[in-house]
Amino acid sequence: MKIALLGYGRMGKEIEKIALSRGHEIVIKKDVDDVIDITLADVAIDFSVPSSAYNNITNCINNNVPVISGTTGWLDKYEDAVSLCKEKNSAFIYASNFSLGVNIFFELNKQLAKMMSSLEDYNISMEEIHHTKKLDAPSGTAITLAEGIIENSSKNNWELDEKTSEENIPIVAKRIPEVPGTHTVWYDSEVDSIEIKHTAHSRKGFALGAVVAAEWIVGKQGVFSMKDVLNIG
Ligand SMILES: NC(=O)C1=CN([C@@H]2O[C@H](COP(=O)(O)OP(=O)(O)OC[C@H]3O[C@@H](n4cnc5c(N)ncnc54)[C@H](OP(=O)(O)O)[C@@H]3O)[C@@H](O)[C@H]2O)C=CC1
Ligand SMILES: O=C(O)C1=N[C@H](C(=O)O)C[C@H](O)C1
Repeated sequence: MKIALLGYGRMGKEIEKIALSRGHEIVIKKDVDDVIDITLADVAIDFSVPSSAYNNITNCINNNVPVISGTTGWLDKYEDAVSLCKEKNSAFIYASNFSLGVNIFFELNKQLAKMMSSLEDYNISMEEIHHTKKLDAPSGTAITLAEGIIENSSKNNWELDEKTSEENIPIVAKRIPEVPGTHTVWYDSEVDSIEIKHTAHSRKGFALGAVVAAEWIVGKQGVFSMKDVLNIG
């Protein structure tokens, strides 16, 4: 497969290694807002910055090049990208986290939220820890986890740092050098605590998931998720 890397930073470089090891070719590496001929690629993988993700994605959709995006922090425009993809009969996947482990963790989190939803003695809270270069907070993964809880409980929203309402899920975002990504959900009562936690040991799992998604999407039309790719949940 001919792959365009839209964003050639930490993730772009990790994806390149995995893509080459699986026999793919990198035909475009884009790191700035310059003009590229995206039609040279069979598929594009966007791990860029929040301010450029939407333009990268819509350029692919408008040119019927299937696109995988892992960039976080741009989701106010997600529904616009979905509408455009449907209008153009193109193909698109966004995932806040491409690793197999986190996608299993997402399902576990929803099941646990369902089980805890009627137990009023437990208070829920979340924490995400990432490296100090991360631009957005809370992480996209933490937002997906919070959305999974909201769907399956009486919670209404999430909030960063301070808990101002019983109906909200507080998320603490910590930044520590070199941490690839750690997410924890706690349920605390006076007598005990339940904790589920995912710890990424490196970026390899994210990168492998993105390449697997790129291999899967070629030849398809529509808007998909990692649940479709991994056939879980
Ligand atoms: N979904 C997932 O599984 C994961 C998602 N992420 C997300 O992926 C994104 C990238 O992470 P990471 O690789 O660590 O970040 P980096 O900062 O290392 O890489 C981002 C790259 O995008 C480049 N860039 C800037 N403008 C553009 C543009 N217009 N078009 C294309 N590229 C551009 C930057 O260049 P320059 O430095 O010159 O500005 C930089 O090289 C983040 O949003 C992060 O949260 C990260 C890991 C996993
Ligand atoms: O910026 C990162 O590094 C990561 N970003 C994603 C997120 O915001 O959840 C995924 C992963 O946790 C690493």
